[in-house]
Amino acid sequence: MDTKKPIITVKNLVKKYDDIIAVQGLSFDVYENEIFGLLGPNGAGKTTTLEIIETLREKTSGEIIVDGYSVDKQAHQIKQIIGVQLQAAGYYPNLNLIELIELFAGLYGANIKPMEMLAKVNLQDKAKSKYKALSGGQKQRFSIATTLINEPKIIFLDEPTTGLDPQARRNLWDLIIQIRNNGTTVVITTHYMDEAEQLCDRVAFVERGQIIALDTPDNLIDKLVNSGFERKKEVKKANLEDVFINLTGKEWRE
Ligand SMILES: Nc1ncnc2c1ncn2[C@@H]1O[C@H](COP(=O)(O)OP(=O)(O)OP(=O)(O)O)[C@@H](O)[C@H]1O
Repeated sequence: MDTKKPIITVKNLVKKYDDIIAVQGLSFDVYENEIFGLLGPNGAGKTTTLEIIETLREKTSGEIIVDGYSVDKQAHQIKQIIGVQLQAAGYYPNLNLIELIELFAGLYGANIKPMEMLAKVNLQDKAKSKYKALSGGQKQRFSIATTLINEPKIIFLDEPTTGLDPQARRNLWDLIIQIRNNGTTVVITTHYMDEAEQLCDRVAFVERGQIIALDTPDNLIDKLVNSGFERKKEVKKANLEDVFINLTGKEWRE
């Protein structure tokens, strides 16, 4: 990361659902061209925060600026520069992958070559397949391809690797890193700490709608270690996931 220019600024974000306060005064910046992770337990307010930044959900109060645009007054401009994963229900069952990409490109008015989009996520071979015929990893890669159709400055990925096997997860990490290296800012939520450690330039821990820590994974780990923390058991040189990958290989499987 060369630059530390904020591309998203969230100030004192509050979201109330009737009597539940889901987000209680969150403030953070996401820097241009980083992979920023929102981590935290179920119900902490991560998805709510993402959806408000994506202009898909109303906030109760607070201020959000995305690439210079305010969510209050310039939601339309924000929608044009972001990429959001659709729920699977949005993929019309009778269309194949090429047709789905063409459909989304038409909706965005984007002039892209569908095969090139599929190649970006290594799904050229599945161009004529229907979405429901894809494996879990392929579905996630397709869904990430759809976020890239409008050549967005920022993409938002909500738990993109949940339910995937170790190879598929690692392949998806490579893809996400490649997207960041091509100049796109990535905001991601995950429950996997190994994933956050490998993938994210910085992470924010959200707990009960508040940020309780925000830094690079290395700094957060160093801070814990410097406070005297020690793991109970000696760290093994490999873990069971390493065994899995070593036995079954790293190549694209599905
Ligand atoms: N549409 C809604 N109506 C009412 N309450 C909601 C709604 N959406 C979320 N909530 C509540 O807001 C809180 C935060 O939910 P949110 O989905 O943002 O958390 P999360 O951190 O994304 O959780 P997870 O890790 O499980 O996805 C939870 O208490 C949830 O029950």
